[in-house]
Amino acid sequence: MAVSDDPEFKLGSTLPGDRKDFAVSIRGLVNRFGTQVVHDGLDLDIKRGEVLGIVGGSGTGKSVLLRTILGLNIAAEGDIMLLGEKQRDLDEHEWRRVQARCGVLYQSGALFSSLTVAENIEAPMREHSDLDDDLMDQLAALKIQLVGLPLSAGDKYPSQLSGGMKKRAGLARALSLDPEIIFLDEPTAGLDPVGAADFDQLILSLQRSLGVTVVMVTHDLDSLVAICDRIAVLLDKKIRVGTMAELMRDPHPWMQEYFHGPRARAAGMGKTGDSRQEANGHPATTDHPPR
Ligand SMILES: Nc1ncnc2c1ncn2[C@@H]1O[C@H](COP(=O)(O)OP(=O)(O)OP(=O)(O)O)[C@@H](O)[C@H]1O
Repeated sequence: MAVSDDPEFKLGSTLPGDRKDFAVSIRGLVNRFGTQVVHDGLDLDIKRGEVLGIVGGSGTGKSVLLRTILGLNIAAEGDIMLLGEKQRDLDEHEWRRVQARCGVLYQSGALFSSLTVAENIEAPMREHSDLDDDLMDQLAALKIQLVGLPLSAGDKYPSQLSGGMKKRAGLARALSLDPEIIFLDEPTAGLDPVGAADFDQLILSLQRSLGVTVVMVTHDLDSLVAICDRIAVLLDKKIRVGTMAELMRDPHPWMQEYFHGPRARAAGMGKTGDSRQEANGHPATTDHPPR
């Protein structure tokens, strides 16, 4: 019997273990705006050190989920644990300290236009630490190099940067406080195929060298194939999580269309599943076609 015919076939959204050990652990999340219910009893565990891609149709609540995890959107119901800390147990000040352990890269880069790149990177340091100016300058230079920008980019204003450079500068700012987890909202949107592939590799190499957890909302199937350990799919107001190979076996029509449709085949999904698994020691049987 094919796995997809198996009535027992299920994709877990939660994992066994102590919830405090996860980077993110969510139970029973409900988000609604007026009469519109966006999430309805959503559960999700994100392992420390993994790269998790979040996908789903337009309006399924990917951005709302990120905002809720970060405490920027207050859920109607549910229990959210971020880096082992329960949101509802903490006061505003304590929660801000948890937020400071997270880096966020917004789709547009969201840099302050009136500040140079170095000043943008230093802004979170000024807010959350009492480092002296020299040390902040040195740390900003380090982050600039870490994301593959030339040191000279530090003195430039966002308007003087290309789209790809802005993304890298935004990533450098997200790394400002040496976060344990980074949230990326559509990191490769607006980049050309080569720039997007380069950015994927940058994220992957940062994850490997820093051990940071990466949570990435994306519509980019190539990114999913190239760098994600697991994928979370927002569907029917809940979430299904698995490796690419597991999700490809999910019989739900949306999953079949998404993971077996023409765009998926173009991204090399149809043949196998998991190129990232190759990096984790499992054999991969796919090539990476150009975007
Ligand atoms: N502050 C808000 N007030 C009212 N409705 C909201 C608010 N924020 C989000 N929504 C609604 O919640 C739904 C989910 O929005 P969200 O931006 O999370 O979707 P998404 O999955 O990120 O979509 P896309 O892929 O198109 O960016 C949408 O219908 C949106 O209009």
